[in-house]
Amino acid sequence: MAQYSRISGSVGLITLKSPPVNALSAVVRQGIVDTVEKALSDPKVKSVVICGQNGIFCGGADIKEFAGNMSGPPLVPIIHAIEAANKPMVAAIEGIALGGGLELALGCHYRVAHAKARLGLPEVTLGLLPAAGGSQRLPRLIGVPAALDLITTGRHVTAAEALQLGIVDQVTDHKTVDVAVKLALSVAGKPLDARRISTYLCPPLSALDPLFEEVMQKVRQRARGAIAPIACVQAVRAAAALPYAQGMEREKELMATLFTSGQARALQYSFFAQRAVSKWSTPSGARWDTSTPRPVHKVAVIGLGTMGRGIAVALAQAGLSVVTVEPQEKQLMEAKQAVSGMLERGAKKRGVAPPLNNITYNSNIQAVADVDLVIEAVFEDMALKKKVFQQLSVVCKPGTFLCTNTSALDVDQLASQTRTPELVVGMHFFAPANVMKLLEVVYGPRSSPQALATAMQLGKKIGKVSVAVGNCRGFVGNRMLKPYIEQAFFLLEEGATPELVDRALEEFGFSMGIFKVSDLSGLDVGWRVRKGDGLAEPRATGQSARIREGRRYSPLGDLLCEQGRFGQKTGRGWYQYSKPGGREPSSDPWFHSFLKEYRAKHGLVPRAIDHQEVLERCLYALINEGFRILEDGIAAGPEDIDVIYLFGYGWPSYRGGPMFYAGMVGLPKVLDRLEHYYQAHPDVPYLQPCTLLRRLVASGSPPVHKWREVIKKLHSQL
Ligand SMILES: CC/C=C\CC(=O)SCCNC(=O)CCNC(=O)[C@H](O)C(C)(C)COP(=O)(O)OP(=O)(O)OC[C@H]1O[C@@H](n2cnc3c(N)ncnc32)[C@H](O)[C@@H]1OP(=O)(O)O
Repeated sequence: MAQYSRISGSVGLITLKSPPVNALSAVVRQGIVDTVEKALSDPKVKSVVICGQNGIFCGGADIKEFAGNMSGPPLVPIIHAIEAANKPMVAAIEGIALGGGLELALGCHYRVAHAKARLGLPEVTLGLLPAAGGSQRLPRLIGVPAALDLITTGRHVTAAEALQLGIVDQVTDHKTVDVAVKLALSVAGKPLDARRISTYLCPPLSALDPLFEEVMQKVRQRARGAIAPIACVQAVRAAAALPYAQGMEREKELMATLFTSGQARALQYSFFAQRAVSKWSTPSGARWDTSTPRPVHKVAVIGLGTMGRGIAVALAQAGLSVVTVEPQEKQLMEAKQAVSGMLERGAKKRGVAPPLNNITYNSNIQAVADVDLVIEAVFEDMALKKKVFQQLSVVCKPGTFLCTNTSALDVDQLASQTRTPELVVGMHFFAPANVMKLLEVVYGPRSSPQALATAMQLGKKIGKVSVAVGNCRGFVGNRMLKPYIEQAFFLLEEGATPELVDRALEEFGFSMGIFKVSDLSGLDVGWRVRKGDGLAEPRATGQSARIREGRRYSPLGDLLCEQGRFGQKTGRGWYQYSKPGGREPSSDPWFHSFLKEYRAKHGLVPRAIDHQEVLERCLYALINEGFRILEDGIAAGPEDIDVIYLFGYGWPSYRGGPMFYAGMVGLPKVLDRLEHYYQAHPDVPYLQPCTLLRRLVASGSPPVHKWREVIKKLHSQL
């Protein structure tokens, strides 16, 4: 709703009231229509201030409404009426003015912002464009280049930057509404024509066409298949080229295409999925709202390899006190230098002082005696990690949470090395840990709700999107990756090339195909794991070389490793590079003839494989494992899996994550294709459709937000 009052004798005050962010729901829009009418028809009112309750101006359109039939008055005519008003309208911006919220403010004649406010047009992140006049007014106000930057990235700006750009007229440290009322009193009765942004021409620019071409090219590259950023450029171009009314028509037209697109649905799903994962629950009944985290001020990081360094940086940047331990003096000194460099570069980017003093460097594990929480990040070796946990159990003060950064190992085995298994959880960071947003927080069967809640809270504090997951080999992300990689290997055996597989995946929207990723992260990583599992041992030639434990196995990755081809670091892998450490992959004739010989040796007759088969085999196998994870209760819901893939594995955001994507493709189709491929490859268990997928299809393939009900039923029957 919107509340109306008259203050200081002649100022009408309209307050948006719709917690938590005063989104422009149908009720709020109707409230604005009613209160604006009241203010304009009251002869005692000479000017009007619009603000939001609880220190928040407005978070934009109510995103929840997009999924249903929109009702209530539309926003565009409301903003037109405000701009056309014959009394000065002043926006008092506290907290945030985002999307429709900023568009509402741009319809006002004046804007005052609190110094701590943030403003932006983030519609592009929801698969939309600012279609309440934002794409037409912003370039007229601040010029085409700055508007393009804000609208195509959706980034928020501070009040100071907004002032510098000319988005707001005034920034204040005092009570924003008081300052806005003062301004409203001072401008009452003054002419308004020059304050109506829709009447402006965009500030002139020479070479407008080349500018748009250059921007479009950049945006296309960055968007990798996303349609909203392209539409944003087209809308701003209309602002630059057309009169306002025609520009608005173009804005409407472009929005209509975006609004009904699958991409917008996916991005809006992902917005709510991100928020849903913070409301975690476990099969044993622990929940986010009944578990109290303990405050964490001092954290230890054990092991200063690549992961440990990134974790230490992320913690220090969030203002935590960090105690690092690396037993070898030489490695410790090298790490100190590297970490300091990372902190300095990060601080320079943010324009702050580097938090160098937040970190201490130690070679003795006794240094962690008084920390609140430890993150073990030593080499991925169970025996070594067990030893560290035994030591921690002795050294740490009672009550210290003990976390491991393992990416796949059994968290419960580590917990059993300590006297306090209830205080042990996994905190699986993704490399580079100071950059990547994802954190899998892994609870074992004995982890206490408080330990889980504390790790989740710490994740949030350091800016991570944290997802609580159960304990199993590879947890959620890496467990699903296994069938995906396996299919890619099989496709090579059957006739595909790394180039073909990668192209198909990149056209789907991944920034890098699986073989390029493998070269980047190092083929030896998977080789070590397979060797540990007793899989990667050289076998006899013939069929037995391609069967392990009764299932199909491809030794291709092992064979490359035996040749010392570890990927980028050795200059050779699935591709070749100009030198060891080179970054630019190019097709490798050696690999192609090796593959040819390999196929001949194993009696494999290559066949033509198209992009569709690559996508279906790789992605549906991954999705099938996602369903198994839900079936096993390792992830609480599809949102958890999707958020993990969006933030940790480069899944294209406009496809909403693998489980949402399965729903978009249609669960019956996914089931049908898996059945087809399983029939063709009965020695590949990952292709066998799992029970939950069958159950969902049998229940009429409900939309993704209804899957939890089917999962619950399935669990109750097991
Ligand atoms: C013609 C079309 C016109 C206009 C188009 C638009 O305006 S599209 C919408 C543009 N606005 C946005 O994209 C803002 C989205 N929201 C955010 O970025 C953040 O929520 C925000 C506002 C910066 C606040 O962040 P914070 O971390 O403080 O809180 P959180 O994100 O957890 O949000 C709190 C709850 O508010 C719900 N919510 C936020 N924004 C909206 C919204 N625009 N519509 C509906 N609901 C919104 C969010 O889901 C959280 O709900 P909860 O139930 O507590 O999980």
